[in-house]
Amino acid sequence: MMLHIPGILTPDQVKYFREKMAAAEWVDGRASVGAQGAQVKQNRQLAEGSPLALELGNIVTRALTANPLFFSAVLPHRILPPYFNSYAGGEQYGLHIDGAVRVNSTNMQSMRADVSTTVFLSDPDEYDGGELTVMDTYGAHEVKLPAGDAIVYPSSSIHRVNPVTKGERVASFLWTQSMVRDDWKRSMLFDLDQNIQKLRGQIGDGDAVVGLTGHYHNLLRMWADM
Ligand SMILES: O=C(O)CCC(=O)C(=O)O
Ligand SMILES: [Fe+2]
Repeated sequence: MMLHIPGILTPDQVKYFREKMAAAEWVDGRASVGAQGAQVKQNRQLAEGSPLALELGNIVTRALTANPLFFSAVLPHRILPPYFNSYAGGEQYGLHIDGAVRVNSTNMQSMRADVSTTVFLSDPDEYDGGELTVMDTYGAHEVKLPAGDAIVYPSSSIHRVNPVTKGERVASFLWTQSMVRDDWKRSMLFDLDQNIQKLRGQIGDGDAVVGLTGHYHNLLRMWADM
């Protein structure tokens, strides 16, 4: 499932990020990728574990975990400290798949990457190209969102970032291990949860809504692993 989550960061937070990032040192983006990805990746990143990446990353993680849509769609168990990237002057990241297992450099804990997230930090009118293009059985989906908005998509999908031919595209990106590893089960739980919320708004907490809430939790009990 792909989901657009608006307003993860406020305009003031985006402004703060952009100021800090404009003054930061950048490293070759190939530092954080395997052999296949390195052949197609051309961008720059804040160094993994640098004080600025950790400071801004904490803000992103807190904003995501406090967001009810992110929680419902991703069911996060472990979140890797967010990364920050920049593409300009024709830079791109060709077709690739995100690695299945990542190590959290702050505590050396391994985790499975189930869900990939990009939080856009540039507005679409600041650059040409740079669409995040995610492939699934329904075709190719091009994503280019306002600054502060996020897209989540299964880490099992092949994807790319198109060349940025004008301006600069900066973003934060991260991986989450979900309590529910299977994308289809996660999207069924999301669908059920969202419809229960809608029903609660329409008819309140009657017997049927309590029963459906019980059903949601019993499915989660059956499928969650931690
Ligand atoms: O910049 C993005 O939106 C995604 C980057 C990406 O796919 C990656 O670093 O693996
Ligand atoms: Fe990727």
